[in-house]
Order: sequence, then C-alpha cells, then structure tokens
Amino acid sequence: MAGRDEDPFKDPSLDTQHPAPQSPTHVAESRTWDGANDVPDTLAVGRNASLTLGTDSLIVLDEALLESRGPALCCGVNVIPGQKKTTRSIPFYNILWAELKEEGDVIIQYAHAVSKKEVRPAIISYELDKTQTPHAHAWVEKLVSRAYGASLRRKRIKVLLNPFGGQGKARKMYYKSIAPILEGAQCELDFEETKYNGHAIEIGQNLDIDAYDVVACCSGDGVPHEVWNGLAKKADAARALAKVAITQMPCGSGNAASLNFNGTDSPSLAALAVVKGLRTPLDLTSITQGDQRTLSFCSQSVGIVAEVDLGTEDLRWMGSARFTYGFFVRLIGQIVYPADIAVKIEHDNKVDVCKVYRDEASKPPPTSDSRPLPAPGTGLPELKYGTSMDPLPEGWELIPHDKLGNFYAGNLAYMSPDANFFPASLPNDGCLDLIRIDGNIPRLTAINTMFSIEKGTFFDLPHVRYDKVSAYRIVPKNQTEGYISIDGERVPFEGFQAEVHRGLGTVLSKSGHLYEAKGV
Ligand SMILES: Nc1ncnc2c1ncn2[C@@H]1O[C@H](COP(=O)(O)OP(=O)(O)OP(=O)(O)O)[C@@H](O)[C@H]1O
Repeated sequence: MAGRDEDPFKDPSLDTQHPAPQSPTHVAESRTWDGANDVPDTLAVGRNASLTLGTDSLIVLDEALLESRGPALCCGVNVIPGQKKTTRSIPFYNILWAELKEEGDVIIQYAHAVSKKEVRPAIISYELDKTQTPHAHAWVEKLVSRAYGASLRRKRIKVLLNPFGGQGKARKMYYKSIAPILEGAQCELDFEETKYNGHAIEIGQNLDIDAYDVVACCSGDGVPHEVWNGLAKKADAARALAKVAITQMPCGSGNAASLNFNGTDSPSLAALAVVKGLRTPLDLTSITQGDQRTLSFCSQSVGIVAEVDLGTEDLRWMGSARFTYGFFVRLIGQIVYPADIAVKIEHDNKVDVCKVYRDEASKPPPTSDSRPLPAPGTGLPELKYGTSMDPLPEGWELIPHDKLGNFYAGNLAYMSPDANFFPASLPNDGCLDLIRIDGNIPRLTAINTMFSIEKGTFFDLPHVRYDKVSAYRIVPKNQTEGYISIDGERVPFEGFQAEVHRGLGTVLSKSGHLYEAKGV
C-alpha cells in the first residue's frame, strides 16, 4: 500500500510546480456526463493498485511501483530507485486522454514533465478489477471531464508548418515535441506545410471553417498574422474569425502569440496548452494604409522599436544581442522620429489603465465563449473612422510629436520572452495599449528605460506615456525613409490609421480572458 509516512490521498501535485488545471466547474464546451458526481473517485485496478481522482490530480496508488528496479518506467510512471513510494500523481492538466478498452483495460495518456520546459507523452495502462466494471465508464468520463474542464476535447486542428521557421528547425520541433502531444490527446490533425510567403493567407481564405476548431501555426508570429488576414478575406469573415481559433506553436524567431496565450515558448508545453486551451475572444485591429486594409493581432510600431526590429537584419549574426545593441546605439544618439498623431483615447492615465486591468483580472475565468456567432455571410466590420485616406474623423486632431522616439501600440503583453512591454493589455477590452516616449530624454534615463522592461518597472516610469486607445492615425514627417512594423512585418513608410474591433478574432488561452504575463 502507500508509503507509510504519507497520506496516499493527499494530492502531491499541490506541492509541485505543475501548472494548475483548468477548473473542473467550467463545462460549457465539454461533453460531460451528468451523473459524474455520483461516481466514486477511486477505481480499483489490477491486484494491488487503484486510481483516485484527487483535488487537482489523478493519484496512482500501486504497490508494483515499489518492486521496480530503477531508474525505470513502470507503466509510463517514472520510478526513482530506492524511493519507497507507491503513489504518483498526474495533474489533471497533464492528462491527455483516457479510455476503457473492450478487453477491460484502462488506458490513460498524459504529458509527462521531463523538465520545466518539456513534456513528453506517456501512458499508464491497468487491467480493470472485475468488481469495478459497472462504474468504470463513468469513472473514465469523470477523469476526462476533470482533465478538460471547459476546453473542447479532441479538437479538429489544421496544422500549418513553416519549414523555414525557427532557423529551419520547425519540422523537427513538430514531429518531436508537438505532434505526439496532440496525438496523445486524440486531436484530429490535418497537416500542411506553407510553401511560400503569403501561402497561409490563401490557406486561411480557402479554409472550410466547419471542418476545423483550430488552426495551429507551427511557426513564428508571421504565419498566424497571415491566417487571420486570410480569414478576413472570406465573404463571411466575421463568422470565420469567431469560429476558428488561431494558435501558435512556437517554432519561429518571434513567438509572442505563444508566450501570451500558452505561457511558454516551449513547443511541447505549447502543444499541451493548446490541447487544454479555452476559446478566448481577441481584439483585432484594422490597419489602413493607402487602399490596403490588413488585420493586426500583435503590435504596431513606428520609431525605435520598428527600426531595431526591422533595420538590424545585417546584424543577425549577433543573435538576440542585435536588439540590445540596436537600441543602445539609437538611445545614445537620442534619435527622434517626428510624426503627427491623432488618437481616440479610452483611458488616458495609468491609474485608470490599472483599474481596467484589475477589474478584468479579478473576474473568475469565463466558463464559455459568450459571443453570439455572426450569421453566415457576415463580413468584416465597417470602419467607424474610415481609412487613412479619409479626412480626419470629427473630434480628432493631429498633434505634432516632433521629439517622438518610440510609438508602440500593443495588443498582447509579451513582445518577446523578456519583454512584457504592455502589462496592462487585455485580449478583449476593445483597446490597444499605446506607449509613447520622447527620443530626446537624457541618455542615462533612456538606457535605464531599456533595462526597466526586463525588470518589470517600465510601466511606472513617469516619462513613459501609457494609454488605452481604440483608434489612432499616425503620419511620420520630416524623414525621407524609415520603418513601420505591423505584427513584425515591414510596411511602407507612410501614414496609417488603426481601428480596434473588439473580440473580432479567436484564440485559445489558458485563462480564457487574460494573457500569461504579470499584469499591473
Ligand atoms: N515555405 C516558405 N518559404 C518562404 N517563406 C515562407 C514559407 N512559409 C512561410 N513563409 C513566410 O515566412 C515568414 C515568417 O514566418 P514565421 O511566422 O515562421 O516567422 P519567424 O520564424 O518568426 O520568422 P521571421 O523572423 O523571418 O519573421 C512569413 O511571412 C511567411 O509568409
């Protein structure tokens, strides 16, 4: 039986660093069994073993674990040599699937944590004790229900892989770390590689939105940007954008989507997060420039961030140090990027901005995606404020920003692993968080500002202007050339207008309403 020194039914996962499972009370999207509460928590299996549904984990109590010689893998559960433990716990979050075979075997697939940054699929399998047969089906259903909570089971996933993503390692990452987790969770996979720049736009445009729940982009942030823009080209764009969740498995050089929604840039942990992800409405922003209208899901930058991101390609050999170097050179040079800017502000001071964030963060996670699905044939929303070609909307005023150093509008929190630039941002508040910093601030202040991002003190700096805005127009001036970045892609150096559409897009996230970043 259990190790003499401990209570076998105390859930050991509560003492570990495993991520918390989704609350089992959230059942809106799952197919649950009504009578699940009447089912006993413990299932006797084999001669001297049992499986118990604990608070947050499945507890495997098995005397055979004691007999193993290690290090060994007994039924997929790691046994440590010399350790007299007969219990193991598997967090519900890590349970991928469970089923009862006709021969009477209980098979449980789970994501086994081999390190803080990696999970691998593993299986435990037990022969059912005959006395347990009557309620075994219900017990398995209860386990799967606990494992999935409000998340949809067996998602139908269109996998898009950019073979050149992540310095050409995306394919290897997919087959080694991602596919086994998705397969272990019994997801239906339809795999396709992108063959050229813009291919994912075509795939999005032609996607059968009734055939898939999710498009999972094994890529950087460029492919999801393309898929959203492909869905936007459909006649029923609004319906497509609401119906199909776009996710990213981090296989690129920029993996902001995965960091914010999956809370990781590890491919296997991201795959697990997608398996357990909750449908989450995401604001998307229309960018109009000339006669072009594109959707942005991540960020827009003009000035230093755009230039460092897009204008330091020749320094790629430096790796990520190229960004630090790029910022340093420009900050020391006190470079300014003058522009005229008109903004539709929703919250213009940090106290209000914090309040908006905290009000949302204090809410319980939603149990379902409550948006009504737009009717068939519903296209993209009309632009309330027209395009960058139209006269300024009434009440807007272009204000000269002659000393502008950084104009950075973000829809997500993390822009890279150490850069939680927009800690107050929310997926579905109808706003972009807008940062403006003058370029002529003292050099030391500028350098300290750069380091404050990693330290998490950036938001509070008095010279960092931080607003929540629902639309804006920016027109660069007194410069013949420069950089504008929309979701990390370079666009022509000319004025553009942005307008946020609240909850137009859909992602899968861990919380259902917040980013996986430290808020304000
Ligand atoms: N087979 C392909 N050949 C060439 N380009 C491709 C191919 N598949 C996708 N692309 C393009 O690669 C770009 C970058 O895609 P991805 O999302 O993987 O970003 P990334 O790995 O972060 O790369 P980068 O740093 O170059 O932006 C996208 O614009 C996409 O259109």
